Amino acid sequence: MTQEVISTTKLIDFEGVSKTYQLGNQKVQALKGIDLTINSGDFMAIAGPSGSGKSTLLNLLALIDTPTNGQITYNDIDISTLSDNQKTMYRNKEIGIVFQNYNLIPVLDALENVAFALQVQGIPNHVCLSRAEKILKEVGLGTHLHHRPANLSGGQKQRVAIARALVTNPSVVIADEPTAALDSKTGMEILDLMKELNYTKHTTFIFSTHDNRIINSVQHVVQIEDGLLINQY
Ligand SMILES: Nc1ncnc2c1ncn2[C@@H]1O[C@H](COP(=O)(O)OP(=O)(O)OP(=O)(O)O)[C@@H](O)[C@H]1O
Repeated sequence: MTQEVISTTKLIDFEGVSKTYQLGNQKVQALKGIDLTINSGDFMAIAGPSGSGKSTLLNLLALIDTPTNGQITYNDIDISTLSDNQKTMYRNKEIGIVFQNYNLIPVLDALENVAFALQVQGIPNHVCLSRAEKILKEVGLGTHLHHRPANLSGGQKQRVAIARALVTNPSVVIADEPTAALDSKTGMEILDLMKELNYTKHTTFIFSTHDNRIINSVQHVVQIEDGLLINQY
């Protein structure tokens, strides 16, 4: 059983963050003035009904999208002051992203998929491969290094995706419904794996979920509804 990390240092701050999408000649207000602080080492879920704004919030947290209004700071850096290139560099270095449908490259095996996240940073190939192998062993896939995604189960693919997100040693991992495509037993195993990595590596984990079992076993929950933060505990 892993213990929880007590988080204290402020990592991410949202101040009055709104996001409005333009849909034809209609405006969709997906987020309406979100104030949120996330501490380093946190293990938290963003919960809310379909269409409440969870993915929009995760895309802003992952620096994939920019807010319409408000300020986002990471380690006291105001993200709006960064150029697109600086933002990409910051994201590659500090943020690991886990997608619901894994987003693995089908023609690459598990080792190559994970190593790829380092190769794009220009790190020498032998270093990429040895770091990828180490993290795959840590997520329990030491015997599946040379399996391609088609030859892995859903839970194993998600482990590869988590290894790929962690291999760059980011300060935060952001995951959009990381257990949604998995049966409930495998989903809980993935949750336990993320908890263990949060504890051993002190990586901050932020994920969206609909799953009550997950909501009941995280450190913090942020509930959003209709683009508003309605509760956090
Ligand atoms: N690119 C877009 N263009 C226009 N409207 C969008 C876009 N993306 C999201 N929306 C709208 O913004 C609102 C919030 O969507 P979002 O995907 O963030 O919700 P969600 O809570 O993640 O939903 P789900 O749980 O179903 O994935 C919804 O009304 C959605 O239709």
